[in-house]
Amino acid sequence: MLESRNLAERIYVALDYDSLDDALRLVGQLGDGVRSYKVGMQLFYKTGPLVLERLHSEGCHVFLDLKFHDIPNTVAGAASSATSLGVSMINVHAAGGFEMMKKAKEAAAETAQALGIPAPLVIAVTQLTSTNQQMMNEQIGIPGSIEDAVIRYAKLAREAGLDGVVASGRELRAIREACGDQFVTVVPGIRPAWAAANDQKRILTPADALRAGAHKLVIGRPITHAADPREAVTRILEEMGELS
Ligand SMILES: O=C(O)c1cc(=O)[nH]c(=O)n1[C@@H]1O[C@H](COP(=O)(O)O)[C@@H](O)[C@H]1O
Repeated sequence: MLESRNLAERIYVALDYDSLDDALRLVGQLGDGVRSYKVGMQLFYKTGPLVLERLHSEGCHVFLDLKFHDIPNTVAGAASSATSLGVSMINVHAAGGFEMMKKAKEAAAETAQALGIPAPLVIAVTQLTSTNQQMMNEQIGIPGSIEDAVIRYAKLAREAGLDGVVASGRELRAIREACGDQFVTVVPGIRPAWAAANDQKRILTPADALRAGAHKLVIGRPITHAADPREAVTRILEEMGELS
């Protein structure tokens, strides 16, 4: 059976705040229970690297979620700059294509080597968990099933040398079949039965996502908007533990 500590290591709590104080207050509240955090655009564009320095000084791992999507040269530069901040994981949009992803991975590896620091995992966002089948087909104009689109993105990311993908829990089995067990899956759109879906469309409970083979879960509002965030983490870990 997985120990609770190991289960906690599989959660990235999304710090979607616009102030450093609010973010650090939550980190303080969660204490040793959670040591991995996701910093996204809202917080990073407000605080810059300061939030990363503060999280690293507390011994936390950081997934810097800036979802790069631009021409290969620009994304390579962004990946290099992000790597120099010492984060554990960065992401790009798979829709940016093979060359963009390959250059991002190479730039991260080269910069890490030059600085003598561990290279971050570089992963690709497939189809956002806030989209459903109809939105993808009719608004965005991608034909076919979401699963097929996600698998196409995942295979392209793997061919480009990336370490894994961000996807909803619903596509995990197909991703594993297409890309193997070692290809990292990072899964947002996590909603315990007691939490609101908000703007997420392709959701799974924490336990179901683990059962489907998720390596890491990204969880924001079910924890950050809970009346008692620490209790929310405990409930989620209990739910995750029940499947082992
Ligand atoms: O790349 C991501 O992290 C991401 C990809 C995706 O497809 N869906 C998604 O929700 N995310 C992020 O995961 C987090 C989910 O937050 P909650 O919906 O509050 O749990 C947010 O910070 C999103 O930016």
